[in-house]
Amino acid sequence: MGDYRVGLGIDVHAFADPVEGRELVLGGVRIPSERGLRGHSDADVLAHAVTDALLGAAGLEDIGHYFPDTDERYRGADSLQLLGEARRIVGGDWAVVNVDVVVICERPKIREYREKMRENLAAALGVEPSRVSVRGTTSERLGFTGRGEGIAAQAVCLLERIGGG
Ligand SMILES: Nc1ccn([C@@H]2O[C@H](COP(=O)(O)O)[C@@H](O)[C@H]2O)c(=O)n1
Ligand SMILES: C[C@@]1(CO)OP(=O)(O)OP(=O)(O)OC[C@H]1O
Repeated sequence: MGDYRVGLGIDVHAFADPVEGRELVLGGVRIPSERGLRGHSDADVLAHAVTDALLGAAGLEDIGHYFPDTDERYRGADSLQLLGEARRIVGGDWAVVNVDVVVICERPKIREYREKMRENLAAALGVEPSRVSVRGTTSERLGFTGRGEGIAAQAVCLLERIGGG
């Protein structure tokens, strides 16, 4: 049997006040919205969850270890680029089998953007889009996502060892 490892990534970002003028970026897609998410980077909560799932599957440190929010290099950073960098850190001994990510928010409706998000994430990971799945769900107006205070994302990533070991 092959050597397979699964990783889980969870992230949450609060919505910024509209006056802060933040863009809403999810899965590398700039989504028209009155409010963006607050963060040191571009606050792409979806990309962050995928990055932590990838790093977790490889048994590495978490996203904040490699890209600290105290480092000015990551102010406003493109989180898809950070995902690509995380993929390089994981290295060529591991192949990405698949990624599945769920975004929890009332708005925006993820299904309108999911194909482009899949393409963006797949390109950063160096895999075909068919290996990446993106979905949205509401929390039925319950909790902080339901009140529109922020967006949460949960991702899983499966890796297969193809070298080293
Ligand atoms: N942010 C979201 C939320 C939901 N969707 C789509 O709507 C369907 C129903 O959502 P429920 O939370 O009411 O079950 C869901 O399956 C998605 O197709 C979405 O795209 N983005
Ligand atoms: C990528 C980073 C870089 O500052 O993004 P942030 O916007 O700070 O987002 P968070 O999910 O709180 O932590 C991850 C950070 O490493």
